[in-house]
Amino acid sequence: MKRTIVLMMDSFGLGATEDAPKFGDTGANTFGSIAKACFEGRANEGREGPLKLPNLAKLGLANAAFESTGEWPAGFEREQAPSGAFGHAAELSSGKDTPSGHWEMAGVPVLFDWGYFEDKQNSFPKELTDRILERAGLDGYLGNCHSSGTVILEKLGEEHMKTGQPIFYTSVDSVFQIAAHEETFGLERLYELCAIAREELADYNIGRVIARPFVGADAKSFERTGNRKDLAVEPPSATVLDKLKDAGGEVISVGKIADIYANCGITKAVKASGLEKLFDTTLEQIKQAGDRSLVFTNFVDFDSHYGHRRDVPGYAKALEYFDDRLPELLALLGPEDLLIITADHGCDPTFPGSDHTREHVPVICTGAGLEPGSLGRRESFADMGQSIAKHFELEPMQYGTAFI
Ligand SMILES: O=P(O)(O)O[C@H]1O[C@H](CO)[C@@H](O)[C@H]1O
Ligand SMILES: [Mn+2]
Ligand SMILES: [Mn+2]
Repeated sequence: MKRTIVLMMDSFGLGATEDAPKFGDTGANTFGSIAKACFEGRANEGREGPLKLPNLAKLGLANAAFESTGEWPAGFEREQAPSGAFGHAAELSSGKDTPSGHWEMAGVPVLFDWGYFEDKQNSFPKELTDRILERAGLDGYLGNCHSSGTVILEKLGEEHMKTGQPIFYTSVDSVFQIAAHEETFGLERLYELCAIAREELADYNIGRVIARPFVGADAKSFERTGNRKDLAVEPPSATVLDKLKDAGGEVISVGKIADIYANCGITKAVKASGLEKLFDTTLEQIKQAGDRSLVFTNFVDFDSHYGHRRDVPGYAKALEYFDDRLPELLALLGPEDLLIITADHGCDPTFPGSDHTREHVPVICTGAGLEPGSLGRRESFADMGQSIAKHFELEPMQYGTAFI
């Protein structure tokens, strides 16, 4: 029985890429910065001491980080007998966003430039927002700026509840985000508004419209819910998910994978929210998955709860939780199964601002007869897609070099 399991640790970068200066991300290092803060006793809320990731380290995570940056993450040393094949991958895609990272990993780098709303204030063209408001029957909106999604709720959430006007905001990513209260505005109404925005953005080349529902009574208690929904455009060509589906295989999405690929190449989508539920659901799906199936999970919390929030102890604790549960997953793998643990971009929680960081991503693999040891630097995340294609004996992808 041949299966592939992909664990996408959203935003878990392994250090700045060569082209990071172009993105203003010189020196960013998600893993390294978290390890350093933990080692120096600066991440002791809800956890303590140096970062402990014994299972990922055994697979070769720290070795891969060393190859990426030339430095050992604080508190980690060389794993002399790694059990996994490990490497680090640079990104070919023009952006450092979630769809680009995911699609490239699946063999389709984004070589065109996305549209962006570059102005930090008055970010959206009036003709665009006018059309959205008119079609949605709304008399106005709030925001119209770059912001962190939690900061903007503190600033504008109460006014939103009073006026009924949705909050439109963006970031350095190619996104149009709409925050609205689940109860006072309504979740379905928010989804409908996002669908309208998705249509109206057709000519703007924007990667995603994101619904950002929240609950709570006031600025102090607002919380975003698991009902976030990403409306992505379709990948520019067939990913390895499409190829596997077309060849009769199963592609099982856990969490927001289906959204990120705009449902292309997905045969089953299982929703789950929170690290624990995402992990539980992944294990359940692996237990049920048959021959020629891909179980693909996005662990979004690393990014949305900790990376963007610049929450170092939170990120460290989440990593330790993930690591702690890995043996349960490893125990479910058969001899022909391939496990890939990777990320889609960085989001160094010690870096200025609240945006993603251009970094190498880990390529940590085991199974499918892979020899333990270094896979070195990979020129593209697409090497993973190419390897998955080879594993399932599909037609080769246009991009990427297989490592199996
Ligand atoms: O700050 P929040 O709302 O989490 O938004 C972040 O999440 C979006 C999608 O990853 C990015 O564009 C970034 O703005
Ligand atoms: Mn992401
Ligand atoms: Mn993000």
